[in-house]
Amino acid sequence: MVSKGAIQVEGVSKIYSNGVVGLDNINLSIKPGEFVVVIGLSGAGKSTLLRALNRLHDVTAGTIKIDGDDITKASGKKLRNMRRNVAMIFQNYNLVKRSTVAKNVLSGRVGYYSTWRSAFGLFNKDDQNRAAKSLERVNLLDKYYTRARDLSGGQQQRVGIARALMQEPAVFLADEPVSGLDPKTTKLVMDDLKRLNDEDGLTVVANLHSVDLAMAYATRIVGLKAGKLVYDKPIGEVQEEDFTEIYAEAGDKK
Ligand SMILES: Nc1ncnc2c1ncn2[C@@H]1O[C@H](COP(=O)(O)OP(=O)(O)OP(=O)(O)O)[C@@H](O)[C@H]1O
Repeated sequence: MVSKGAIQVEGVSKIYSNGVVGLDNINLSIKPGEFVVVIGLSGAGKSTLLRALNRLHDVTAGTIKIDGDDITKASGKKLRNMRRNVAMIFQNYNLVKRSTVAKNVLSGRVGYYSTWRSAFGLFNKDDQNRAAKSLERVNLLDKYYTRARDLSGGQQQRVGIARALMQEPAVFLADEPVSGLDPKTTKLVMDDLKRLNDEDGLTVVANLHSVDLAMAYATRIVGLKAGKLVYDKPIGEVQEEDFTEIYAEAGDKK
């Protein structure tokens, strides 16, 4: 089996149109199957990094290769194909609340359909079966016909995971996937991510605010501060005191 899901970030900077530096010369190499947690203060650039990895926004400089292909330069069909490979879940779940769980999950498949077919919701039987399987993997098959708005936050996030799985991705990005969830629900969502990482070998890159969660789930922790990569260690080498520096404000005394 060829391992997929390698990410190579080289010299990546992102300067927003208002002049704010989101990322400052990031170099990062992630191997297939790693579970990387990105930590840092609010505004450090965590979301900016994730959004660059699937080209939700463009970078100002540098290259980002996914399995050797540069996503920052890709366009048209090539970009579409690359994006299928990089799934993402969001802090606010991004579901269509009035639609059923099934429709939300099926929408994860649009990258495989022509625009008009997906616009009319003409998903084939294989994909309907695939949607059921994806929901089964997050233990929500019984919610197939439920409207998304009638689910709890944790359930909505797990529908988000099932939807992302429909892409059959090699890379799974999670942008603060558990903020606002209670500890028990947080564990369910994080366990789902860990299971996909273990069973499917998906490369996971997750932004988290909790150091405890990072320690519990990551195989590697990366720290950002003011757009710079200031920390990068495999979990076995991480020391609790390392976090003091990552979370120190600019004006803090050492
Ligand atoms: N669309 C935008 N336009 C201008 N500046 C932005 C934009 N998005 C983010 N920024 C700025 O870029 C910097 C990095 O933001 P980013 O959202 O990546 O940080 P973060 O580490 O994810 O923070 P949080 O933990 O609060 O989500 C911040 O200074 C932020 O204000």
